[in-house]
Amino acid sequence: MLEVLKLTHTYGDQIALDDVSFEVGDRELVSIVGKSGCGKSTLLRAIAGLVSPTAGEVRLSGRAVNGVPDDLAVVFQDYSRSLLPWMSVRDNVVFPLRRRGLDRAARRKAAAAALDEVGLADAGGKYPWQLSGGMQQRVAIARALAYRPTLLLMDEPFGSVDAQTREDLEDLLLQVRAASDMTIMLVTHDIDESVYVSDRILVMGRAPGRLIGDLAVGLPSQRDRIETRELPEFVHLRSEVGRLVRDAGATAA
Ligand SMILES: Nc1ncnc2c1ncn2[C@@H]1O[C@H](COP(=O)(O)OP(=O)(O)OP(=O)(O)O)[C@@H](O)[C@H]1O
Repeated sequence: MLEVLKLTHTYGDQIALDDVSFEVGDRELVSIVGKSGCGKSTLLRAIAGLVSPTAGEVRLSGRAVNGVPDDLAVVFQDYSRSLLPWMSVRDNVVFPLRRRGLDRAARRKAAAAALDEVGLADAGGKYPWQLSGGMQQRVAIARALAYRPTLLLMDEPFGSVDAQTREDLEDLLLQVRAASDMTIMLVTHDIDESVYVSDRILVMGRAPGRLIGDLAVGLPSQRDRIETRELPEFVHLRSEVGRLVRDAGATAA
C-alpha cells in the first residue's frame, strides 16, 4: 500500500535521507527506529506529503504523493500543540471530519465512537487542558481513528508521557490496530516499544540517513506487556535492534 522509492532529502548541504527504499503492506504496523538526527521525522514528513523529497518518490495505494493525501492521519508527539485548546474534546475530534464530507450527525457519531474506543466516552464536553497528558494523547489518537485513514503516521506519539501512561498507550495502539484496517507507521526512540507493538522494524543509520535494517517481528499478535517482554524472541530481537542502532553512528540518541 505504501512504496518509498529511492528517497533522498537534503536540507541545504546536509543529507537527511539517502536513497531510502522500502514497501509497507496493507495493515502492517511498522516502526522506524534510529538515533536522534538519522532522518526519521523527515522520512515520515515525506510520506505525509509535508516535505517534497529532493529525489525519489513516495507512492500510496499506487498514486504518487505530491501533497498531503486525503486518506492519511498523523499523530505527533506534542499533543498540546496539535489539539485546539479553545475547542471541546468532541469538537477537536469532529473538526477534521469535514474533509471527509460527512454531515454533522455522522461527524458527531464517528467522534463519539472514536472517543469510546480510546476510553474517553465521557470526556467529549471537556477541553483538552482539563485532561492529563496521556488523556490528551488519547484524544489525538481518537481524532485520527475517527478520520478512518488508510495510513496512520505516528511521530514519537508517546514521547511526552510518563512510563506507565506510555505502556497504557502502547496497549491502546495494539487494541485499535486489531479493530481496524489501518496501516500504521510509528517513529520511536524506544526499542522496547518498537518490538512490543510492531510487525516489522526499520532501523535507520545516521549521517546520512539510510536504512540499515529491516526486521520482521515474529511475536504472536496477542501481546501482553509483561509476558511478551519475557519471551526469548522478544529479548533476542530487542538486542538485535539495539546493536544495530548502537553501531550505526557515534552520536548519542
Ligand atoms: N527543517 C530543517 N532544516 C534544516 N535541517 C533539518 C531540518 N529538519 C531536520 N534537519 C536535519 O536533518 C537531519 C534529520 O533530522 P530529522 O528530524 O528527520 O531526524 P530524526 O531522526 O527524526 O531526529 P530526532 O529523533 O531527534 O527527532 C538532522 O541532522 C536535522 O538537523
